[in-house]
Amino acid sequence: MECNEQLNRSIRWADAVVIVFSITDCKSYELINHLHQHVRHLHPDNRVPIVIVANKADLLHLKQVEPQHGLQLANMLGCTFYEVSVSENYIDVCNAFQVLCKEISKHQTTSTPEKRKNSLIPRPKSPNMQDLKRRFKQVLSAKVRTATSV
Ligand SMILES: Nc1nc2c(ncn2[C@@H]2O[C@H](COP(=O)(O)OP(=O)(O)OP(=O)(O)O)[C@@H](O)[C@H]2O)c(=O)[nH]1
Repeated sequence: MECNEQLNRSIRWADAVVIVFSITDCKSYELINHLHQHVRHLHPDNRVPIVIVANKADLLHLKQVEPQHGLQLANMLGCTFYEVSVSENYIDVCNAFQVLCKEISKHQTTSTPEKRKNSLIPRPKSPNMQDLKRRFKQVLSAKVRTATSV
C-alpha cells in the first residue's frame, strides 16, 4: 500500500479517521493494521479517534471476512467498530458518523480550542474529488437513462 503525500496531508489534517474494509475482500481487512499504524504514526499524540467500519454486510454470500474478526481487531487496536451496508442501510452509517462527531467534540473541548482557526495545516483537497465528481455524473446519467427507458 502506498500512502502518498496528499493522503498523508489529509490524515494529518483530520480530526478523526474512518477505516473502511469490505467483508467481501479479505485484502481490505488485512490492510487495517497497516493503515491504523500509519495514522498513529502521523498523529503520535493518540488524540485522533479511529473508527473501523466493515462494509457490504448485505453480501453474506460473498463474505470473506467474519465481522467478528473486524470487531476483535478493532478492540485490539482500541477503535470503535461498526458493521454496515452502505447500499442497504444508511442509518447505521449516520449513526457511526454521529458517534464519531461526538467523540471529536469531546476531544476538542479537552484539547486546544480554535484548532481550525489557528491551524497551520490548511484543509487539503480530497485526493479523489475529480474522480468522485466523474463517478457521481456517471451514476446520475445511468439513473436518468433507467428512468427514461421505464
Ligand atoms: N451490495 C453492496 N454493494 C456496495 C456496498 N458499498 C459499496 N458497494 C458497491 O461496491 C462497488 C464499489 O464501491 P465504491 O464506492 O466504488 O468503493 P471502492 O472503494 O472503489 O470499493 P471496491 O471497488 O469494492 O474496492 C460499487 O458498485 C458500490 O455500489 C454495500 O454496502 N453493499
